[in-house]
Amino acid sequence: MSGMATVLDEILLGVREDLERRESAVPLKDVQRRARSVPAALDPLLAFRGDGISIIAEVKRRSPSKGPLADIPDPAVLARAYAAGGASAISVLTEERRFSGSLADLDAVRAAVDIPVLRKDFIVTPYQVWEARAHGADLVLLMVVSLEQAELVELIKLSEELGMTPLVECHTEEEVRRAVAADARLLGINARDLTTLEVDRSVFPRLAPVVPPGVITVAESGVRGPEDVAYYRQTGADVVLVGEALVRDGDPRSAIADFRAAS
Ligand SMILES: O=P(O)(O)OC[C@@H](O)[C@@H](O)c1c[nH]c2ccccc12
Repeated sequence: MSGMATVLDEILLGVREDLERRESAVPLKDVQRRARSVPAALDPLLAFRGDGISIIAEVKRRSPSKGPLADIPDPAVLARAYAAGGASAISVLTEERRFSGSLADLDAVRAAVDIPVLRKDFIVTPYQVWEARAHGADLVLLMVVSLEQAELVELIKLSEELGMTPLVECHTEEEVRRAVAADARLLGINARDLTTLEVDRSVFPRLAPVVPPGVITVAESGVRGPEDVAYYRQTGADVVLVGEALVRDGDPRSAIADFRAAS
């Protein structure tokens, strides 16, 4: 793969360009002022530790692997259906170019529900963590694959200082070790390899034994229905993060209820 730009490399180039544009439009100090004026972040860990599987339901319009998934004219309506179905938290894609997400979607979901909300993006700088808080996020995604260890440690620390819970995403055993070394308390294991976009559901059961007890695990990607939720639960997941299957379902509220009943 040396010399070959992966999908992830291309996404990150676009993310950095968009970030530069926002940073010159809205200086960090303005984002920080707004972050300090919004209500305190909610703690999702209590719900995630409860009996039974917890579901993080995602607002996702499109993806690089599948193209358009759903129109989602009003993310607030979808978010309310997720919450009514019993989701423990809602993930909102804010990456614009490949996922057609936005910070406006995050604002709409934040205003619509009172359960924790995750900013799902390719976060590589402190500015984006401040932005997440300024837009009311309670959790932020940090992907180990796109960060140096020192950056990972710094961004975890900043997220926690702002009262948020970082979801530290891994896809390999080496990444799990780095997440644990950086003191991640909520560790995501993504079935999708973001360099190739391939989904492999056996990644979760392979990596889960490397995660120390006490660290909460989130199985991410590739859930098609209740049987996949049950599979992740049986292999040790505390939480399952579901996007495509929910945004494509005509009745997301009962779909979530079915996912929770399956485990
Ligand atoms: O739509 P799915 O297969 O249910 O996957 C959801 C979620 O795991 C996926 O959107 C995701 C996991 N990690 C990411 C990092 C960036 C963007 C997206 C993601």
